[in-house]
Amino acid sequence: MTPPTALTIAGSDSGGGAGIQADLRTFFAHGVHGLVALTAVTVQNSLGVQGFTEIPADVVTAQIKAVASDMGVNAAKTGMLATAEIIRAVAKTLDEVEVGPLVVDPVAASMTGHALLREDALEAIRTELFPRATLITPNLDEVGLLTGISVSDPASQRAAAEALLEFGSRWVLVKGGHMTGSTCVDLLTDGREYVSLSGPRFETDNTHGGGDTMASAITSSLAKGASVPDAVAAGKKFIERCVAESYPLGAGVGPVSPFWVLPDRR
Ligand SMILES: Nc1ncnc2c1ncn2[C@@H]1O[C@H](COP(=O)(O)OP(=O)(O)OP(=O)(O)O)[C@@H](O)[C@H]1O
Ligand SMILES: Cc1ncc(CO)c(N)n1
Repeated sequence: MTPPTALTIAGSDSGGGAGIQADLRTFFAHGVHGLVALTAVTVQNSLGVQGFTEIPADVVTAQIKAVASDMGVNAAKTGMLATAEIIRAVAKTLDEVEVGPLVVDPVAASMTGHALLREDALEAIRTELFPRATLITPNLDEVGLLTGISVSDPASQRAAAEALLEFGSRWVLVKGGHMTGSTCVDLLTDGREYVSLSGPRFETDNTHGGGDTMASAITSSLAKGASVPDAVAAGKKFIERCVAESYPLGAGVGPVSPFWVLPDRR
């Protein structure tokens, strides 16, 4: 039987733990066929991002059109988009083809603080992509850059979510991975419904690719027809296991792992 399809519009991580590599292994773990529009090639390992080069915007557009016109896209997500030109091209293309629900992960920097967007491109994500998004999934650094709000507790997390909704997405998920405490609390809202997703914080430094894995897990469930609250709840459970089973690789930050879905890992 042909599985559902999900499209990732994102960059490559040579270290294999984030970017399209995280997306494809997450789609695979969900039994979803992954489609790719590559936006950039990063030179990256567990210690950080050494540099990147972007793909020409017309090639990004052509990749999206090629798969959408022939194979069909049940849901899509954006990750690293690199430049304002690529963001504008993606936004225009998404108006011309059918991709189902759209998850926009406003990736601005790697977890080691290296920029993955040129200059003011985050502003282009806000104005061009957020109004087209079913769901946006910023982490706390991105929330700060987008709203100026520094999230430190449930009240400021809610205020930030409400400020982000003003930018035009249907739903907002403010991820709490960067807060401190024994729990990791993410807040999902569409302005009417407020869902607080709380889980244990696992003691590990190996969280590379966590945001990408969370967003692509949500996209996988949306591709299968789940509602946004159900997809996010399933994504939260999925990423928890991936963080719990993350592994060291290289001298720096190791990746979260979806290998726990496999029946036999010897
Ligand atoms: N140590 C942890 N234990 C359990 N869950 C975690 C942990 N760190 C992050 N998470 C969860 O993982 C998901 C990703 O959150 P986070 O805020 O870290 O995203 P991110 O910063 O975009 O990820 P990345 O590390 O890829 O940049 C969230 O659901 C968050 O609650
Ligand atoms: C290519 C790429 N996309 C996203 C991230 C953020 O995790 C990263 N480190 N690298």
